[in-house]
Amino acid sequence: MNVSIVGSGYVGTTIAACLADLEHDVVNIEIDEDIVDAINAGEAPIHESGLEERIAEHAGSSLRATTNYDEVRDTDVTLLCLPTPQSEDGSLDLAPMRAGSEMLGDALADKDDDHLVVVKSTVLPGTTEDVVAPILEEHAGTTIGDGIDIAMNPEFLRMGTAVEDFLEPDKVVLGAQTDDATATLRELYAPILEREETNLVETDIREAELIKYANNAFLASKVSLVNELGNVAKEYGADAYEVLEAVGLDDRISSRFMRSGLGWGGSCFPKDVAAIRAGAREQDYEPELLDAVVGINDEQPHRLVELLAEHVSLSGARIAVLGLSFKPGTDDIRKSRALDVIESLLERDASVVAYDPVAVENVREQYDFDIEYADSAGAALEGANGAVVATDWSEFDDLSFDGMAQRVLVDGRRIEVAEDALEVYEGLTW
Ligand SMILES: NC(=O)c1ccc[n+]([C@@H]2O[C@H](COP(=O)([O-])OP(=O)(O)OC[C@H]3O[C@@H](n4cnc5c(N)ncnc54)[C@H](O)[C@@H]3O)[C@@H](O)[C@H]2O)c1
Ligand SMILES: O=c1ccn([C@@H]2O[C@H](COP(=O)(O)OP(=O)(O)O[C@H]3O[C@H](CO)[C@@H](O)[C@H](O)[C@H]3O)[C@@H](O)[C@H]2O)c(=O)[nH]1
Repeated sequence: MNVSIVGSGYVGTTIAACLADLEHDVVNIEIDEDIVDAINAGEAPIHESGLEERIAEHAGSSLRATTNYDEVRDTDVTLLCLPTPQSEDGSLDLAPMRAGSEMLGDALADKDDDHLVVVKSTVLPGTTEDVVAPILEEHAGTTIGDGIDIAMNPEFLRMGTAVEDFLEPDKVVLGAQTDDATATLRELYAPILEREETNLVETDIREAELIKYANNAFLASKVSLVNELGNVAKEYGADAYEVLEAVGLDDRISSRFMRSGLGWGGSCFPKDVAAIRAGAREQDYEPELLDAVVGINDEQPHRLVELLAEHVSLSGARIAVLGLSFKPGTDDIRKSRALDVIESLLERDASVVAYDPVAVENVREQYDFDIEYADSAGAALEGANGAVVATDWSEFDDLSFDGMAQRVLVDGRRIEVAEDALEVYEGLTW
């Protein structure tokens, strides 16, 4: 199929490369020329396992990128992978969705044959039908059902394992109003749907939109619950990991998403939980549990710094922060817990030296922290009076602490540590 993807960020780029892999002909429509140039040069604009080689293989043949929306006319289906950020008040900011839908509608005004527009971005119930569809109708000069059809197909991939998650998902959710739209999406995802492990959910648009938020709200709540239990375990001098490993043996609970520590960050959980809370309030429902889920999450970085302060006098101390990305396997630093840890350390007049295998450049560009950056974990630890682990990169397993001035490590992520090599080793929840 000929597929256009509007927005070529973490999701749009990954999906484009994967759909090219599935033998579709794909064009990315993106306003950032650097991203367009990177894809056309066969390079990945982001760090994601398995992406670089796929882009290198398909660029110039079945995968290309452009800033020109007119190219959507040569495609059968457009996937909207535009950002849906959080406004200052926590609500969903639909400005990029509106702008992209306007440009897409303008381009489709001159298209003769049928076209399916699929919202893949995470949007609150009603957005596809009440916001995107009317804009498309106005700008394309037609009505939905008359040449243009619309569907909602949320995406569940995770950063760090995005390619694998997209190609081997637990489920594919198709929200559509017509059989034609569903049939087109089934064809688009045929090789993925043929897998025995892929569950296919066909539903209405509104349910598809809400499934995505419910999914993320559930997972974020699970991690916050695990963190609350972890904090309680720490007070009792018990190891939360041992406790929750046993709890996870109950099929109804499952052992996944049971890692307690610094909490959840990233581009999705924080903004999606904020959006569903704001949306619920708009519907006159007080989401008290989700409020608490965020409250617990916000506290974890401070708890980590407090724990460190029990062993190191922070003012003037040199503190190594290991890990900057919001999770391992990605250079994405959006709402990374490491950033809260750094802010909290700086507030207490510590001198921070940070290291991350891939995310240093992003932090340098986006934050003007008065901190040092090291080229390796070993270099960050050299001369440090204390260290914290903010991201569980596997290269932090079995670190050497020989160069530290004070061998104190507070671990927010439960890495593999030779505790004997340290004077003090404290886990945040164990
Ligand atoms: N990142 C994830 O892990 C993930 C997973 C599932 C779903 N989602 C959802 O997918 C959507 C996209 O997320 P993302 O992380 O890829 O965002 P992103 O910010 O990384 O990428 C969005 C891209 O869209 C481009 N863009 C903005 N306005 C545009 C326009 N008018 N026309 C063309 N391009 C435009 C931006 O330049 C950017 O490259 C969001 O709704 C997000 O919630 C994200
Ligand atoms: O047991 C756990 C699991 C995760 N996390 C943290 O939770 C955050 C999110 O992790 P993860 O869900 O693996 O990464 P994301 O890429 O943010 O993926 C989530 O958000 C995406 C965007 O909506 C969805 O598509 C995915 O299904 C959903 O898992 C990270 O900070 C992790 O460190 C924990 O603290 N403990």
